[in-house]
Amino acid sequence: MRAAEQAAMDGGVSEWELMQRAGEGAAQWVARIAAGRAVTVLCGPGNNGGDGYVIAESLKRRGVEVVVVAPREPGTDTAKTARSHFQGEIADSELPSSQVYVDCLFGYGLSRRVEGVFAELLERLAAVPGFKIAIDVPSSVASDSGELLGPEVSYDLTLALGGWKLAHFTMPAMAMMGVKRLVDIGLALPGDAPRLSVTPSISAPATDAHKYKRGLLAIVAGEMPGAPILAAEAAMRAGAGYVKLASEHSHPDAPADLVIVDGPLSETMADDRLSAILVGPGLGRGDDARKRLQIALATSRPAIVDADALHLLDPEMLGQIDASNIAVTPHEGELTALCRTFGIDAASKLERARALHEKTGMTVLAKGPDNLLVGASGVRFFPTGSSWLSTAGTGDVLAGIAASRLAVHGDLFKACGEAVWLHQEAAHLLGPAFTASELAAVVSEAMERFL
Ligand SMILES: NC(=O)C1=CN([C@@H]2O[C@H](COP(=O)(O)OP(=O)(O)OC[C@H]3O[C@@H](n4cnc5c(N)ncnc54)[C@H](OP(=O)(O)O)[C@@H]3O)[C@@H](O)[C@H]2O)[C@@H](O)CC1
Ligand SMILES: [K+]
Repeated sequence: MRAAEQAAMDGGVSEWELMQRAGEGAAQWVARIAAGRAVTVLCGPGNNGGDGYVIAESLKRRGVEVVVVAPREPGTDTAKTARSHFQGEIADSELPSSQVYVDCLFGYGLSRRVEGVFAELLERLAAVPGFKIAIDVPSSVASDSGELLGPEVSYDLTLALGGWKLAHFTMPAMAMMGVKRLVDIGLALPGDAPRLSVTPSISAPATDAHKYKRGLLAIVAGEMPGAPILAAEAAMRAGAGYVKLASEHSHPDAPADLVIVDGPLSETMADDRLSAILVGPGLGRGDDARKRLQIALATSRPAIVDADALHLLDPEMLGQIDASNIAVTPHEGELTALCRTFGIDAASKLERARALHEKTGMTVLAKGPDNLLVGASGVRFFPTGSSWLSTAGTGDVLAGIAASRLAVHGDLFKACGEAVWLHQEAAHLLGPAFTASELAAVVSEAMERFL
């Protein structure tokens, strides 16, 4: 953001002009939401506070009753200019009772824990009823990491100025933000900046399609039979023409349309019609599991590696194969384990996922409420999905979808992105408290949204 703002200023747009665009753009939202009700604007000492004075003055011009609370005088030149244009009432620390609150204490300049008078104000804001709007980011979150540096306030709306910050799609910050909207202030973001994933577009099979052309996916099963079946149920509904389960177990409950191959894994993997592989769900972590993983990866087919397999991957194993053919789909704990194995010592989820991609060449889908994809096409965040996905087995479903999409087109980055969207849409269709097999069962219905 700082680079984009600097580029705009180098191009002749002053910081004051940018602040006016930001403040006016935000004030339009606030005025509509206030709809005649009184508004309190909390202004901090930096340019986030400056935005607050612009918002307050704009609201006043529109006839809205507005009070500014500012515990400190503005410290930057541009915020001082904004302050000098505001003609209304300013209180120094008492939070008046109001129906709409606009929080402009700190934006991306927050550099340490919020304490003293600012922390007290945020605690009071957390406790009062009313509609709460965070300007740019909630004032107690670090915009680059999503870390919480002060009192937790639950906002109804967060207005990002000029571009999304990492915190908008990273836990724990994103959970506080309510609805998120972007206010355009005419900035051009650099091409390699992390981006929000755009809704994918999925094609129906071509007219001359047959099962192999649509993609043959092999799922490598292991010690625990349930998880790979769940992944297969999802994969069969996510586009692949043919899903095979390579397993040495009997699966009396497997669906009749799932082909189970019980011969030696190396023979199953030798099929040159294989388009993609999924390995990990239910694999186990013993010597046999390790051997099966090695055989699967030795095929050099594009692969989704998940669950148990993430605890078996190591630099030696990756050294023998082309790791750019692999996407890993770790949750928080698995990402930590991978970072330990590959000697990565980074703090935030983004830094860890990025370092893992850079060090190994693997595509990394760091899943969770704040899904994050890092790979050949850069970094993607995803809109917030259903929190009901936090149930056992949904990770196997996600892996099955990703592997199925991979079998269709062979693009790891695209397959992982599509999988997140399909998974969330399937959850959305089910509403509350579903099971993982119910989730797998509606993946084809979810696909309808993206065709
Ligand atoms: N630049 C642009 O073109 C545009 C920027 N825009 C807006 O500017 C925002 C960024 O503004 P910013 O960089 O001035 O930082 P901001 O978030 O207001 O806070 C920094 C101030 O707080 C202080 N401070 C920090 N931590 C503290 C703490 N824990 N407890 C107490 N004090 C603390 C710090 O002072 P310090 O004591 O560290 O010297 C400094 O005074 C951005 O989010 C967007 O809203 C838009 O107008 C569009 C155009
Ligand atoms: K803020």
